[in-house]
Amino acid sequence: MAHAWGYAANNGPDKWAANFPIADGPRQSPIDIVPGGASYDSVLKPLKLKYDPSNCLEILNNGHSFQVTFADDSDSSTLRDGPISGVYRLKQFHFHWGASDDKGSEHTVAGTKYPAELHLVHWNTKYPSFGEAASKPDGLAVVGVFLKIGDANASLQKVLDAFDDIRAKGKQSSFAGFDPSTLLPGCLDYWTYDGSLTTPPLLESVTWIVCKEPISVSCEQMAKFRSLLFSAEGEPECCMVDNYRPPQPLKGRPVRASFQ
Ligand SMILES: NS(=O)(=O)c1ccc(C(=O)N2CCN(Cc3ccccc3)C2)cc1
Ligand SMILES: [Zn+2]
Repeated sequence: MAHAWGYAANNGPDKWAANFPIADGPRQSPIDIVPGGASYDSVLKPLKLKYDPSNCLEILNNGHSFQVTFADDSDSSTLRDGPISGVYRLKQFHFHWGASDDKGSEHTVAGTKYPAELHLVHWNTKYPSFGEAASKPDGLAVVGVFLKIGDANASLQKVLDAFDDIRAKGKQSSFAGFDPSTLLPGCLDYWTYDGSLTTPPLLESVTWIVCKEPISVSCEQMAKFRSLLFSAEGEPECCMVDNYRPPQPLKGRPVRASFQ
């Protein structure tokens, strides 16, 4: 691919298969979640999320999204139970969003798109690192949370207030003491299925855990998301919007629900 991957017409999701053939694989993400097609599974446990704000390190613009990165050298910020076995450590969280409020999420619910989607990325501690885990079928677990237009979200605002330092690709700044559990909805009912990273290398290593209940975001806060740039300093400015992959074929995969 002449350009590195991205979300533009010449390097976006429809072009990724050329360099990443797994894009047409059997367990790709995201998907359209059809509630009527999901089966309640009483074996599924409640999610057990334990996050330590002192693990929060920095916020960075990686040219595809922004991410908040966590120290993952101990089990102090973890995901347990839910559909997974063992202990998964929080590595980072990031978002995907649209150019307008009618699109932006990666997963959809019966065809409904949300204006944005939060991803909390965890890796299985049965492997030595994120990099090792990322290539294993049970290596990663990502908790997805939809954002819905409504009241301003005070917790999210703490993240948005850091944007002035990371407007361009490659910019990063320290970001300490943030508790990502403040971004979770009150109800942790979820859908779960076996999937993949939604960005290249699209590795089929993710147990997806998508919360049914969205969190709120105001229109003004969505405008702040759209103030970030795909472009680096000194390059023509390109607003960071529509950084989402559309739903992929389910290919017979079961989608389970933790709720009736
Ligand atoms: N949208 S998503 O939640 O599916 C998601 C997207 C990206 C990532 C992520 O941290 N990386 C993707 C690959 N990248 C580089 C990499 C590093 C080690 C091994 C292999 C590759 C890191 C995690 C989750
Ligand atoms: Zn993501």
